[in-house]
Amino acid sequence: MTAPALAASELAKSYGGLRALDGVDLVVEAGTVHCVLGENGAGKSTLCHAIGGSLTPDAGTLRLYGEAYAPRRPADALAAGVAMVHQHFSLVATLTVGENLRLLRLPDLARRIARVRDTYGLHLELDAVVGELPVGVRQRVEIVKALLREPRLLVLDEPTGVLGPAETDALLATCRRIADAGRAVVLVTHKLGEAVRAGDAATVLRGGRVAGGGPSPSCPPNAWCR
Ligand SMILES: Nc1ncnc2c1ncn2[C@@H]1O[C@H](COP(=O)(O)OP(=O)(O)OP(=O)(O)O)[C@@H](O)[C@H]1O
Repeated sequence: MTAPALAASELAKSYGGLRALDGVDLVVEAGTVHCVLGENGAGKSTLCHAIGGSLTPDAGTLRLYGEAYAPRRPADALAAGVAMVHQHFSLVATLTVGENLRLLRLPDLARRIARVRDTYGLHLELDAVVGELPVGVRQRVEIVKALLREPRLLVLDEPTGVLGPAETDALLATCRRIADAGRAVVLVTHKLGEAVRAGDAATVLRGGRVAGGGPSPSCPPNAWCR
């Protein structure tokens, strides 16, 4: 049996007396879109930060493709093949798209950009100034930026929060293509409909705990909640 792309076990993180994550288990299979669902404050972003190395959990373990994975910094996650797209944009607004991508200092950048475009249908205007782009296009640049590193696991923290319906459809289709290319996608959302449309599986968080989940969001949503 192949090891899952990501397996979190008993993850815990408190801020003072508040348990943002309280014993969270999560299994994300390679080649799938796994939705993490929950209302505001459920712990979704905290979980993303733990996966991405921008916070260290108080307890619990992570495994990546079967190997122990304990990122202490975002650079550790990147080195292990985990890319994050957080809610807040990381691009420099005054620079062009191309200049932003060059800041990554990746070898063979032009070839990587062409591969991401051809594989996922993500076209970019490299000469456009980021600050002048609509938010949906900026989001696309963020996703391309993450994909240029050819990650094994891509985590998207509420990427559709800033998008309209057409842009959301495009983003969900992109997630599908990424999964079909054999990578794993964690898609955080608080919209059940998105999870039903886009997810191969879902985990529902409530108050820092897993409140439900299942392998197939096409089953009745209530089946996710135990
Ligand atoms: N740095 C922090 N310091 C103190 N409390 C925090 C911190 N970050 C998050 N929290 C609290 O932890 C809980 C979980 O927050 P988190 O951001 O992980 O939830 P979320 O599900 O991502 O919510 P949202 O959809 O609003 O982003 C919330 O009660 C939040 O107020």
